[in-house]
Amino acid sequence: MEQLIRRAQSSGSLLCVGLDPVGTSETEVAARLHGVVLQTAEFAAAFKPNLAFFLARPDGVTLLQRLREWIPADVPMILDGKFGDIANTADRYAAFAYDVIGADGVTVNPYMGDDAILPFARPDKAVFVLAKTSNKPAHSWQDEELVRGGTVSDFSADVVQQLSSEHSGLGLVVGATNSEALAHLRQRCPELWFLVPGVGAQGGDLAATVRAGCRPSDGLGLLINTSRSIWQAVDPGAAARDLTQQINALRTERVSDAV
Ligand SMILES: O=c1ccn([C@@H]2O[C@H](COP(=O)(O)O)[C@@H](O)[C@H]2O)c(=O)[nH]1
Repeated sequence: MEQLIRRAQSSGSLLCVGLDPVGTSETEVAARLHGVVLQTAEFAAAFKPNLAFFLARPDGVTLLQRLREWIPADVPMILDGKFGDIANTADRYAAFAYDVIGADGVTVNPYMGDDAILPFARPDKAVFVLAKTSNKPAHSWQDEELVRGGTVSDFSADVVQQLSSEHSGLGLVVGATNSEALAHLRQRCPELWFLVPGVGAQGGDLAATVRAGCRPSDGLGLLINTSRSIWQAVDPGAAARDLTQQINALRTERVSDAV
């Protein structure tokens, strides 16, 4: 998380460039992937490859390892695997993500409990735990009210908040498609970093996202991901630059409103 904060500050960006490579030819996909990294790196607070898009290719693991080499060392790479299994299996997923691929962070599905999360917690790694996801049907599970009070997504956020007093580097995944839920979780967890997918192809409102999720104290705390709208752009560098500028204008407003 410290690496992420340093990078967000040095790049002046909260943009997370999502990498969900599609295409039929392995050579062309690798070249496009490399090109997107080269063109967007200066605007990227982080990159987020989604594991599924690599596993679906014949040499996906090798491509992920090459990707880590293409991404500049000071830019964190978050492997979006939504891992979630019992502790000894989670430990193997962590070894894959960190030691085999060289990822600096991961996403984790907390459904199985704390032992699905904690094997990923290492002092120098970021772990983003699903709290409120961006997909439309998410509400039918995550908005369920619990007997103890609060919703399932509140529970996930509370557990992560509690665990973060003992384990560094924990954050939440909160979608950009429901800015009320984002504002609610920001109030509940004022300091945690949120990885926020859903801007772009999924229609999340960028301005509402920054207003709801950015920490007013320092203008940080959010990593705003977009994948298809950069991958499919004619000029990925220009798309990343434009988004970064829009995010920065909005977060400046957010911080000055709070003063
Ligand atoms: O709640 C979530 C969690 C993860 N994702 C992932 O983020 C990207 C979004 O891609 P777009 O093309 O910008 O829609 C993708 O890898 C998802 O699996 C998410 O969308 N929502």
